Amino acid sequence: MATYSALSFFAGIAVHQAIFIRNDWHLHAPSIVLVHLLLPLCYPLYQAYHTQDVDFLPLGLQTLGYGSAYLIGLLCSILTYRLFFHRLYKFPGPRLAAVSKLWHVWKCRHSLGHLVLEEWHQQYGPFVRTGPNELTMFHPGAAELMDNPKSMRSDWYDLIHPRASAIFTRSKAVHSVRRKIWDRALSQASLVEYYRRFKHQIRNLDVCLADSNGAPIYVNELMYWYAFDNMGDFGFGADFGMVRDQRWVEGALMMRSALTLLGPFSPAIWIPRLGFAFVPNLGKVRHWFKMLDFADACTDARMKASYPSSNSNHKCENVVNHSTESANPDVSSIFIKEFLAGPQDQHSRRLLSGDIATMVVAGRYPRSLITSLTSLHSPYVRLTTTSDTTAPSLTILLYHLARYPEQAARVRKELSTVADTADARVLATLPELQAFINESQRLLPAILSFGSRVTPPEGLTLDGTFIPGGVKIGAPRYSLGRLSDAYVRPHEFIAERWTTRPDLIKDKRSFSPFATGRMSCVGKNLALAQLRLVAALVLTKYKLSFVDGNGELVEDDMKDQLTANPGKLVLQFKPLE
Ligand code: HEM
Repeated sequence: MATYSALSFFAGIAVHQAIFIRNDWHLHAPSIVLVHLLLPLCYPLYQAYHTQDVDFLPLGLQTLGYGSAYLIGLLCSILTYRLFFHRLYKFPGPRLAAVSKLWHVWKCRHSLGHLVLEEWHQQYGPFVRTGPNELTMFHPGAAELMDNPKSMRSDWYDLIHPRASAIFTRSKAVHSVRRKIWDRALSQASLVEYYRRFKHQIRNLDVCLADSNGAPIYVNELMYWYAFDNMGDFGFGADFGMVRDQRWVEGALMMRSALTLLGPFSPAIWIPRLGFAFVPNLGKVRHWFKMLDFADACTDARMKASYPSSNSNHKCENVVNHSTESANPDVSSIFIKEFLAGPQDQHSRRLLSGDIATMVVAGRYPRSLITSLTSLHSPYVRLTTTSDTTAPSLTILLYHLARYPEQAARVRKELSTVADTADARVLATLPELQAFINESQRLLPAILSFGSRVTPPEGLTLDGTFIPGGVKIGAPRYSLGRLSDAYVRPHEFIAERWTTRPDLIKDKRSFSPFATGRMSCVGKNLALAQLRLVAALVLTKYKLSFVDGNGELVEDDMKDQLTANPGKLVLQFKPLE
């Protein structure tokens, strides 16, 4: 018995040293769990087969003993390696975080990941070991290092594997091909057309604000509707009129619920993957899959609308009605054309679905698609990613406009010189407006902490600190926006730092709301256009005021759930004299 226990213990060490210490294992998490649950059964089964009159109780206890010895060996080896021999062992950070990502997950249980990281920054300095093989950088040059062409995407981007999209792939080749399609879909010529459509959407918002007659408006909600409508327009060539009808849809709420999973679990992506594999029908995991179903059906619906004879996998005839078809190009039509021109195999289909889903979630769902989808029980699942980035950015911007009226007045003055404040191209040339948006994104970015890369094998150096190769790195925008090494009076909202007071910015590299380089945000121009249009409308026509206090809840209740989910904002929009 003792010999077998010792053998089991050493087997645990051997498995760690020979297998788990190498490579990434997140994609195999479900199989690893299964093997570890099933393998111990082999021993009692073997004994039962070879022995007559087996007494199962002692045999079971014996098996449990060997299994425990194996696990103790495995854990001892993991602990010793991570604490004393890992290439990051000299970096400061919480000891428990160095031992396991579970500590980080636990700390993020209230979806306040951005504050957890900021607390660690204050405690441990600019380079913090936030995981066994993870370093989080709080340094003005960190964003640039992340976007270094040598850095690779981390395991996080396998979240939806085997499905993929421009953002959800670690393969440079796949990314490059998908990125080219995105670039085509959002070319300068297409942007002119999308900006023309934005004029229509901003008119709807104006009507909605005017109709409120100065009554309190739940801004978070309205901005989600507005972002939906815009996405419906440039994404699907459809007018879904959510602002006009002032109505939520079930699918959108489902998505919000599904994304909350990522608040606590984003630091350890193998946990959601275990959930997807073992408990797909449980609570929010089920919502996650419904969200994926929706993304698939969106793809099919759009395809069916433009190409009725296409061979679509889903029953989607009713998802898009004829009124949603458009003669004008839209983002999804470019992706669908690309798909139909190719082999139309499972791989291409997964890519199509992944990229359209990215776009849908970036701007939220079109209503008519969602309402139809609630009755659509597709057996397929796909993944949606990026996020609802535009809507929270709009809410945060309105919060800042109401909170800092003197600085907003400067933008208003600048806007008074503009003939057409619904022309996104003209708005893009206004420095005061851009400065206000920059300052808003600096202090409360839509992506608070998400984004990670892996250093190349030769490692990388930042300001004299060498980061070894093969290490996962992160640079949370929430903290980078508040670095005293990068900004003077970093916690104050001072829009002039982007215009007349450049001395208030010590290091511009710290500001990167859309990232830079080959993996930067492809929707940046569209997103900025929406922010500028809303600010211009509100400032030229309305006086903003809080109903209670100063809107502190926006920041105090903000959640970090892949994207920022701001706390409740209620404002009154009274027509200017
Ligand atoms: C204020 C709104 C937005 C913000 C702050 C934002 C920010 C970002 C950031 C930081 C990334 C890089 C993520 C990474 O590190 O992996 C990114 C990627 C991406 N974004 Fe956005 N985004 C916004 C709106 C949009 C919109 C409206 C769209 C779609 C039209 C979009 C589509 C994408 C895509 C496809 C990628 C992946 C690009 C690639 O991998 O080549 N984004 N975004």
